[in-house]
Amino acid sequence: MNNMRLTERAVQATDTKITARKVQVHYGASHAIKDVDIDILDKTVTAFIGPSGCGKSTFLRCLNRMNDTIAICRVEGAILLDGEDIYDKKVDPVQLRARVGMVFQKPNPFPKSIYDNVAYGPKIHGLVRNKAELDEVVESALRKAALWNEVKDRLNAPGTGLSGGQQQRLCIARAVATSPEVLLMDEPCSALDPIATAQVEELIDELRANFSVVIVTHSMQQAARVSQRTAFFHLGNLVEFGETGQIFTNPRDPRTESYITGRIG
Ligand SMILES: Nc1ncnc2c1ncn2[C@@H]1O[C@H](COP(=O)(O)OP(=O)(O)OP(=O)(O)O)[C@@H](O)[C@H]1O
Repeated sequence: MNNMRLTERAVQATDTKITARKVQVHYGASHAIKDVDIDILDKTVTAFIGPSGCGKSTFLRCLNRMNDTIAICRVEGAILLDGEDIYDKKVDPVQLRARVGMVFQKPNPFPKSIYDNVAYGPKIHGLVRNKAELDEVVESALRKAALWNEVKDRLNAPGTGLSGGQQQRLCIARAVATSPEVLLMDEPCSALDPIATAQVEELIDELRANFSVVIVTHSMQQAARVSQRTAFFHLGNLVEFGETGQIFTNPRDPRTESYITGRIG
């Protein structure tokens, strides 16, 4: 009995949000992800780094089944969210994506008002009962995305009329409006200038209080600034995964060292 309690405590203490085991991804005959095992922690920013084409985005998209939309893509292995298999037949991918939200490289607001961009998810998922509740959810999401003060007086203006950095924060607000548990970000700053990048990076650090965040980035400086854990991918393999400080100062694998010192990639 005591042993069982200890085991339960140990599992909680690690606070794993997503567990992936033996994940393989093929695009037709091409093997893009090879036997990847990883534990993604809650309330932590995990960065995926590695040279172009190593499979970072492909693996990220496995975590909310975005690869389902690519006909030639085949995902094998196990991916568990809070211990439940996200590829189980019972799981509705649309519901899953409300729990595991995604922010893309290029800001992609809907051609709708700022308010409607954020209100869309809570409405279609039936998360609110009336307009007052919807107003609250929209305000809270825009506050979490550090955008409220800049847009509160023009909520009915089109989202596409905002600056690039504001549009990306609007997309982050849209993703957090469904109260996800995990936020996946695929190079969220690559279309932004340095000031907007700094704002989004600061925001990512704040989001960590409430969410598990996974970010794909080409910038090692960005990974070092925003993440607590870093995964280095190379040719479809997860070569090394650990504390960000350790990966950047004391990598264990020569391939990681070559990448961070600029010799590959
Ligand atoms: N839709 C697709 N159809 C076929 N092959 C694909 C598709 N998407 C990715 N691939 C292939 O899978 C491999 C991994 O690509 P992926 O985009 O995941 O890498 P990445 O590390 O995110 O690259 P980058 O840093 O350049 O964005 C590459 O060989 C790529 O050509």
